[in-house]
Amino acid sequence: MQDAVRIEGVSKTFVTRSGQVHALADVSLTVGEGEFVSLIGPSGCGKSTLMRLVADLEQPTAGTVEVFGKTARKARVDQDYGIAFQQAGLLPWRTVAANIALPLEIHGVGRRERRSRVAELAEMVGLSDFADHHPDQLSGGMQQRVAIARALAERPRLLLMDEPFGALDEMTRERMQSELARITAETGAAVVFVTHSIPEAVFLSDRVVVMSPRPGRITSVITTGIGRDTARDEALRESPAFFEKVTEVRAALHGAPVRSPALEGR
Ligand SMILES: Nc1ncnc2c1ncn2[C@@H]1O[C@H](COP(=O)(O)OP(=O)(O)OP(=O)(O)O)[C@@H](O)[C@H]1O
Repeated sequence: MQDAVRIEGVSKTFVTRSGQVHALADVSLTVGEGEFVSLIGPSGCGKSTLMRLVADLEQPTAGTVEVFGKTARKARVDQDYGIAFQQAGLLPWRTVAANIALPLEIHGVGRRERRSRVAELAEMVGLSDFADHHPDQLSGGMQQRVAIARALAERPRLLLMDEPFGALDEMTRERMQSELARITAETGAAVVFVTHSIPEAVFLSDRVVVMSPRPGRITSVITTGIGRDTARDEALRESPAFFEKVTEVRAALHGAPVRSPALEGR
């Protein structure tokens, strides 16, 4: 089996007008094929930066990033993954179906194949009845589901998701989590998922990666055992095994060493 993502000894320093910002320091992380890994940590600890390095939207100052054994650049060019970020990023003038079809269109997939794939995806995210609607006719949760369908259009073996449910109310958010768990189980895609929510990270993940305040480092990696030992269903949210893991992640998060503000930016 080939790893989906391999990050080795990665550091990232931004040079700004007011000096250097050490966003990440010596981060190493491997995400296996089909594995769901969440990144959690205080605001500004470099979660989005790490994601952007994997997506080749930033270059590391030191270290290497590989996606399915390729450089991050090659994987981006080959479109080896789907991306869903906090803002759904839909094109307002296109219908739901046309938004989902966009990556297929760009890659020259024929009309007939496109149509059947879009129908399949719309059904997968429960939006078959809304295929002809425009984004402004949908709720935030529905828009996010369109974004997920679009990210899945080309059957990527990897999804990069940066706080995709951050803007949703709690009920919609839990529903979306269940749907994402079902979809990834169905497709076998690996996922790297950034969140601020401990229960969300525990519910979805095989492993939860806890990061320290800036410069971001990995301070703990917690294996949930969920999905393997327990199904990701509504009963899980009430189960002792779930609470146990939530407590473990919370302790790891709060136990992360806090740097004094005087050291910030060094
Ligand atoms: N392009 C940039 N130029 C300068 N500094 C940047 C740039 N991008 C990020 N940073 C800085 O790097 C640090 C990490 O930012 P990043 O957005 O990765 O954190 P995060 O953990 O995703 O935060 P949040 O949880 O608030 O979304 C922050 O101090 C941020 O200000």
